[in-house]
Amino acid sequence: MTFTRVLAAFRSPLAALSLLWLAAICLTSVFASVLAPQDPLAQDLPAANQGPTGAHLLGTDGLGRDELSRVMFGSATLLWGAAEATVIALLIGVSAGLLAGFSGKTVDRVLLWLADLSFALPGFIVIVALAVIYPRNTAVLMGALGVISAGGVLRFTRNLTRAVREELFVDAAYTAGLSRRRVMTRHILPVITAPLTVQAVLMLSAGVIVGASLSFLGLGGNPEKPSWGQMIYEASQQMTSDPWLMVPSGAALIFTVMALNFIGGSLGDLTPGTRAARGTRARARMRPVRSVVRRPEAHGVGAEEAAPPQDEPLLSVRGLTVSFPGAQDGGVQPVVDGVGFEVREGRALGLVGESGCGKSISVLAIPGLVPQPGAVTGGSIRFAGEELVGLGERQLNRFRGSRIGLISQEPMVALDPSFTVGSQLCEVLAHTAGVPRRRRRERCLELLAEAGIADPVRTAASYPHQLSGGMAQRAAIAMALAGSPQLLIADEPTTALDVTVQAEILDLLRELKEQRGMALLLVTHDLGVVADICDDMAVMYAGQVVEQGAVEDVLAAPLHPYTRGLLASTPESAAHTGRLSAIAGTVPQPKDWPTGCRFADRCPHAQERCRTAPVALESPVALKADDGRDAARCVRAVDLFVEARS
Ligand SMILES: Nc1ncnc2c1ncn2[C@@H]1O[C@H](COP(=O)(O)OP(=O)(O)OP(=O)(O)O)[C@@H](O)[C@H]1O
Repeated sequence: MTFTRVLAAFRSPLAALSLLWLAAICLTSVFASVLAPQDPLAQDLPAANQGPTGAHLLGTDGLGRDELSRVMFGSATLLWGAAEATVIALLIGVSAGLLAGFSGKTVDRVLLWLADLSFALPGFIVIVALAVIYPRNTAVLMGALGVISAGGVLRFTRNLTRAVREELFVDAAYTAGLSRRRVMTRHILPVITAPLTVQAVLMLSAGVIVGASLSFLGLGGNPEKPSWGQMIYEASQQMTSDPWLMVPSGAALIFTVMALNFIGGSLGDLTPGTRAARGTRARARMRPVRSVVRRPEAHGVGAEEAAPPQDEPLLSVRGLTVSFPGAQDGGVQPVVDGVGFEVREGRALGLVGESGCGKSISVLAIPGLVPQPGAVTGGSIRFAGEELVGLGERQLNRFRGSRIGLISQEPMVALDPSFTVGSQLCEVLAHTAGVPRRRRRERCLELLAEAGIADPVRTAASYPHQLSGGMAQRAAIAMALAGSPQLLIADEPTTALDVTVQAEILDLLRELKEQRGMALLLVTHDLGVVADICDDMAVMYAGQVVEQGAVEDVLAAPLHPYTRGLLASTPESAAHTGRLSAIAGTVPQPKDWPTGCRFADRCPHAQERCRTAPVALESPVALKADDGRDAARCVRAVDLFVEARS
């Protein structure tokens, strides 16, 4: 919420009036001794119970004390008491809420239980009971109110944090290698500050009411000092004989509470909320999670090595299994099942397949960003000779951004709407690439230019909403490049863009790969894109790789009926054959995966033996001499290969 936007909130007369009233009351509470026309305790019995006069603008009470002066002095106890309760509630509630929002299940549950406990407590009765032990001790009583109210703030902050945490710009910040603390202070706190401010104002209002009620009951406030609640009590004793007496303190209390509520409402209208809350499609919850698998030796993938062997690929994924909690029996359901592929330095691997095959989950597992509550439950991910499965967040941060960059299909939501592109890029440069302050701006403009942005200065000064989709994706690519990663993972980077921009972004990725010698792992539905950019490809179906090999080999003579089906359904193939075919049926859900070949139900070549036992991914021996690289998960691979070549 910028200052200009806050000002805009008070354009309506009611909100402006409320703000003026509150400012006046606050000033009076601080400078009452200077501003009040008379001593609030000075008695003038002959002038008792007068209505407004020239000498006493708001009249006098039963002891002839000036009502205006008493109202002015009376605001202090009430406002400062309410402020004390609010500050305590915010301090406890916000810190515990952030902790709950960021922690795992156990801490979250314990903190929510404590919050629920505070809700269950009859707050006012507890405070009244405390007043017996600490009679008229406003500091203690309002402090207790703060502690009791902290539960609400805790829950509110925790829910907000969880909602913001699911935004892609937060995931992007993690991917860029920013620490959890940094993400919290830089990306989460600013977003939740606005709704918390509204809460705080409404809590102040509630604090004023509770404070006044305590004084009314004779439980709070120093009887020697005027307070609104006490004045209302005294006025209530003379209600029938002298009704005017209720007006000064009653009106002051009502106007103050109304003003606070109006201000809270006006600020609330300005609060944008998270994009998730506004219903923008927040994609998968990509929160770093600790994989449940131990170091590789624990599941027999191989011992950790100090340095990669010379011929080891930059990225080697073996037997990767990712699971989510099962729907019924409390078990886990794999959604990625023993996936393996590799990416060599300077090469591009295309991961293709229909929606729901497990492409995104497989690549998100690499930098440890599997959406919760999913987890890596098997396999190995070796990057530059180091095993990533089983690493904690701090260790994974050494890879994110600086060695492994990630760009997603929704660039707009991958950028934090609260900051300019330049400021986000400089942040990544500072924290991931360690670029010194004086070099950051220059480097930021260089990166934007490298990402093909014609006017880097202007783009750096723009907020994400001021950019087109293509520009936002270029900015996101610049951010992914900031740490000079060895591997760039691009998860359907052009899906959300229109066709001409798609081609530009793909050209850019190809150029960057060639110029930087960077390895590229590209997730896509589009075989044309794979043919255009990639050197190697892996085809995924129902959580498994069903075929892999060099792009030209696979596309020239696919070994798996699924790859054939995908090829036949491309527009290029339709132009060639004169008809656009589609693969009948849909990808089965993980819970419905059959024992045998998972594609059998949609396969025109399926035989009985396809359905009886799992089919392995292997290079058909008969083809080794001819095409040793390709591997397919099909019992008829050789027949199909021969058929395709004939
Ligand atoms: N948060 C989640 N909770 C439970 N299951 C999930 C979750 N995210 C993904 N899945 C499941 O994992 C499987 C693989 O999803 P994934 O997003 O990796 O597929 P994809 O091939 O990348 O599809 P798309 O191209 O649509 O992104 C799907 O069956 C999906 O239902």
